[in-house]
Amino acid sequence: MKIALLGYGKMGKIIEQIALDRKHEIVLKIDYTNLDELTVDNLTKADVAIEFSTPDSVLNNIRQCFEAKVPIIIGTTGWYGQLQQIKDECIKTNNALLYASNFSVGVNIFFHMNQILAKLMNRYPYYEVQVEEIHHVQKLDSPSGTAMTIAEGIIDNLDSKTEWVNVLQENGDEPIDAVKSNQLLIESLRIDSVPGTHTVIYDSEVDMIEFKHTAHNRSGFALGAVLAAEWIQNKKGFFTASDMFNFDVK
Ligand SMILES: NC(=O)C1=CN([C@@H]2O[C@H](COP(=O)(O)OP(=O)(O)OC[C@H]3O[C@@H](n4cnc5c(N)ncnc54)[C@H](O)[C@@H]3O)[C@@H](O)[C@H]2O)C=CC1
Ligand SMILES: O=C(O)C1=N[C@H](C(=O)O)C[C@H](O)C1
Repeated sequence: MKIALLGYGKMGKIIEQIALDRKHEIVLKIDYTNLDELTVDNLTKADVAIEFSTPDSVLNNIRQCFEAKVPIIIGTTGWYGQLQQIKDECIKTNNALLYASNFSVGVNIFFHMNQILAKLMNRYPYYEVQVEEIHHVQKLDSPSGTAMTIAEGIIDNLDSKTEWVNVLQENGDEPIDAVKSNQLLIESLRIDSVPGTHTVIYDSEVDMIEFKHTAHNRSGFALGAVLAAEWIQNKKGFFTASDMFNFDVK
């Protein structure tokens, strides 16, 4: 497969290595130094584009891929307010797009279990739930896309929560004002070079349940993105990671 890498930072470089190991070819690499090379002509040389750039760049990059009719895999977070608009454009133009807030197998298993746990916790209303995410200090967006997906999984399944609110404690400073009982708190911390840690906490007066995923490095995210690029070949439509992973245990 011929791959265009849109974004060649921490993730782009690991994706390149994994793609080469899996016998793919990198035909285009874009970062902030060569944006003039991101043209429809250059994109059409690729079978697929893998996009890990910045929240400010991603929408333009998606539209360039739509114009070039190149399937696109999106790892970039911080743009989900535009998701419905991009979905409509993807379908209208008969393109192929797969996005995921987190491409690692472990986190996608976590997403699945998080929904089951939230449904179960309806029976035990004396537990208060919150989500905590920890990432490296270079991260541009908060809350993390992964934390948003976790929060949506809880809100969809736990009757007491209808919306999430976010607090970013960059320096471990003061927490938060009052959180309403229908609101799910997502606490974001930025510490050193942490690749990504997410915890769902159910706390009561007598005990605490902590459900946690810790990324040891970025390789799991990168492998998932390459698997998605392989998966989307010959498909049209708007997809997310759950279309690719199958966690049906029956
Ligand atoms: N979905 C997932 O599994 C994961 C998602 N991410 C997300 O991926 C994104 C990138 O993460 P990192 O690689 O850690 O960031 P990074 O800051 O190391 O790399 C970003 C890259 O984008 C480039 N860039 C800037 N403007 C661009 C443009 N207009 N077009 C193309 N490239 C451009 C920069 O030069 C840089 O090479 C972030 O939004 C992050 O949250 C990160 C890890 C996993
Ligand atoms: O910026 C990161 O590094 C990561 N971003 C994604 C997110 O926002 O959830 C995925 C992963 O946690 C790493």
